[in-house]
Amino acid sequence: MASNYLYIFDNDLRTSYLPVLSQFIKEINDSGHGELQCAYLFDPEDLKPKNFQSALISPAKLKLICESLKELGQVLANKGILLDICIGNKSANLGNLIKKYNVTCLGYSSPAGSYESELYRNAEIEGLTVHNDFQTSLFDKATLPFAINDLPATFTRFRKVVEALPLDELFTHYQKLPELSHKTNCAMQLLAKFEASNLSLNKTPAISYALDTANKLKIEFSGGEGLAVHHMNNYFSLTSPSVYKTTRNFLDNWTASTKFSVALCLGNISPKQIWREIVKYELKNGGNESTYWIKFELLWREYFHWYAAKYNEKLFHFSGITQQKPLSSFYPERFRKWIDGATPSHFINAIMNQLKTTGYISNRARQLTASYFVNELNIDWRYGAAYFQSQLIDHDVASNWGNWQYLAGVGCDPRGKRKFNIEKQQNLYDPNMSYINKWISSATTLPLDSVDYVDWPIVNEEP
Ligand SMILES: Cc1cc2nc3c(=O)[nH]c(=O)nc-3n(C[C@H](O)[C@H](O)[C@H](O)COP(=O)(O)OP(=O)(O)OC[C@H]3O[C@@H](n4cnc5c(N)ncnc54)[C@H](O)[C@@H]3O)c2cc1C
Repeated sequence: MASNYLYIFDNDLRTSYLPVLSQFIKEINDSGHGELQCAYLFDPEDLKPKNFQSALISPAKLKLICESLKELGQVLANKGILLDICIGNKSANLGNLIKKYNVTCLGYSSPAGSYESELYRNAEIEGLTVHNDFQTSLFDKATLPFAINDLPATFTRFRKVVEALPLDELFTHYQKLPELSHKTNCAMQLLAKFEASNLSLNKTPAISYALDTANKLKIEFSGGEGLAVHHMNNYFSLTSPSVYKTTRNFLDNWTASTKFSVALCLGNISPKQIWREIVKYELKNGGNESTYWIKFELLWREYFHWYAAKYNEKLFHFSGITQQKPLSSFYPERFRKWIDGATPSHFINAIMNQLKTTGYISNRARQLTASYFVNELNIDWRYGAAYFQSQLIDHDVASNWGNWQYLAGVGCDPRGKRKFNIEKQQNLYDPNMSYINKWISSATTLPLDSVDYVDWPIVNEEP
């Protein structure tokens, strides 16, 4: 009996470095028969505020997803493969697709987050042959040197284990998607079907509203595999990788850091592709501490990926992966002032304004505003993480929630809570206040609280 294959795209919106989809094509080519469909599932409910008062996805990230899908659908149609975009409840849509295409083999990239994995736990996929693997990380099932539950307790221990392996060899094999040897569908018809499903995406009111909102922002990134590869090649044609370690903490400078996080979270590129380019750059220009440090940061991303896969729901627990609840609470007024850039700190306000306006802030800016949230505002860290999730153009569940836990002292940091001295950091990274002046928030800077701890109004005693 011929097999009917269904591949679900998610945060792997590209056509190279996709072993699961490549395997499906190989099986069809080897057997000489079988049908292949691809789909992308999107639930507009994810645009509405949910847990901790925040949405699961930002309008800015949605815009980049739409751009990525547009390119992907066209490239796949030319390869004889349909990309069907399904809007609505993901579990129901997956069930419908399985019936519609009489699917016998289901494939997808294994998600690290527990919410994302739920889809495949809930969907009625019994009786199907399921093929999945980790396609958004450096390691996959076959190369990961330990069982997920044996992930080392700290990043340093993890790094030492993996750096003992021949990483440059492991991650540098180029993986191109094979061509279907017998194309049963005409590219033009597939393109027309894809365009129709893409149109329904844009016509969904919640989605078009979010896209309108995104168009009003100052987004410096675009989605799509082609542009992502172009950006990566361009970065490695500069001298920036050789000074990365000395510039990566700058607050607002395009080439100071790689800006790969956006393409990585959409899956427009695989971290393996980046690793491969670093190795090529090192061979050509010589490696140094900075080129090593890009790999070092990719290993942080990798660590948080497996950390999310290991700890599942604990990624969102108040006490994180520790047994101890932090001594913080939820203060709605402080939370609102942090979001609006109306705290007593101009520096923090500027960061929050940049985040709201562009969907992107540097790593140091993320650390500072998260530290302020946890240490000065004393708010439950999960509200901060959820707000980042609803705004960041590069939101990645493992990196975001893992970093927040780390800063809040409930994650993988053996040293406990991290507190940055905001004034000192401002003097270090914005001594002439150019960043503050650029991103200064229009909101009025206000005292943190308008009532005291017994709910009495705090009177401003100044004349
Ligand atoms: C509170 C907080 C929340 C964060 N949320 C996210 C998020 O949602 N998505 C996300 O991709 N990164 C997140 N990060 C990590 C980091 O800030 C961003 O990856 C980085 O700023 C993106 O810019 P870049 O690509 O130029 O990074 P570069 O400095 O050029 O780093 C290269 C790559 O290494 C990885 N990387 C760098 N730093 C980290 C880190 N601390 N943790 C994990 N991976 C890292 C990223 O994939 C990045 O693209 C967060 C950090 C903090 C402190």
